[in-house]
Amino acid sequence: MQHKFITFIGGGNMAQAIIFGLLQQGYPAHKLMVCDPNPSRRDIFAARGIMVSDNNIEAAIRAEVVLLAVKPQMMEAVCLPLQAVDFSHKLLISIAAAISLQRLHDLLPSAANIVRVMPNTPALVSAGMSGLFAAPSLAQDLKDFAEALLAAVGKTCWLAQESDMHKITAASGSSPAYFFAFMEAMQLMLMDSGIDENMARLLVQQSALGAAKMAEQNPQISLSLLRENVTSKGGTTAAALAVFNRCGLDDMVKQAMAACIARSQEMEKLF
Ligand SMILES: NC(=O)C1=CN([C@@H]2O[C@H](COP(=O)(O)OP(=O)(O)OC[C@H]3O[C@@H](n4cnc5c(N)ncnc54)[C@H](OP(=O)(O)O)[C@@H]3O)[C@@H](O)[C@H]2O)C=CC1
Ligand SMILES: O=C(O)[C@@H]1CCC=N1
Repeated sequence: MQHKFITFIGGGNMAQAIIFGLLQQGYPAHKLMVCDPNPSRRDIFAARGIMVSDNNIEAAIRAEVVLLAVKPQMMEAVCLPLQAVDFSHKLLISIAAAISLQRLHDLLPSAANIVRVMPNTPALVSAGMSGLFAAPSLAQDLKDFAEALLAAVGKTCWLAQESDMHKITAASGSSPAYFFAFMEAMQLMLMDSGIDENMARLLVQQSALGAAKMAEQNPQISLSLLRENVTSKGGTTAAALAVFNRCGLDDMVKQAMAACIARSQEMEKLF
């Protein structure tokens, strides 16, 4: 992939996951810059040979690609001073949840080339999942660059319509947290039953990893069949799954994802 000069505005959790993932894939540190007001955040990137700054305007001016990685509620305060920068020949990538293309155009009127991305933190270990959206008028080479950037740290998909970004947020951006919560609950139960914390974690994380790998490596087998293959009639798994069914797991997951989508839609109006 091309190695354009990228300035990240915001050096928090998600920026770190993408940047460290990119470094692992050989993206040159001297082509990356991170702007964050927090010195301890800047130190994390400087330690990896990445240029750091607390001056968003200067850092944006020197970039070919500016990647906005601040919280949605900070977006307006961050963008208004950036209006001093001419974005007309730069690629602007926003990973912020719920901030629409129209809102980005309003906040940075000189930005002609914008891609919205919804990534997730497994980018850190090259196992990210990102949804991308851009206006149909965006030049193909810029779309290709944005896709290659995220493809370097995981898998990607382009959305046909921007409104689907809310669903992508529920499906990938937020979803690692659902799986962590599930693993936490399993670990807790094991610890309550007397299993040592580290062993409980190993048992849970290795089983989660194995299940995800089996799903990935057997695309021709439905998730239902993968589940059934574990479930002996009248056996132990069936006993566990019966509890999930009784407690309404499907409905709970549906409600949780719907809440995520609703919050994203609400935040789109707020910020
Ligand atoms: N975390 C995730 O899993 C995902 C996050 N996202 C999106 O990524 C974006 C960032 O999220 P996340 O990394 O979790 O958030 P963080 O709070 O971890 O990171 C945001 C960073 O921006 C810094 N910041 C605050 N003000 C400025 C400023 N004026 N200029 C530059 N940097 C500033 C913050 O510093 P300080 O803390 O000192 O305020 C913080 O270090 C959000 O919009 C979120 O929706 C998308 C997908 C997944
Ligand atoms: O929780 C959030 O709002 C962000 C967006 C997706 C993941 N984290």
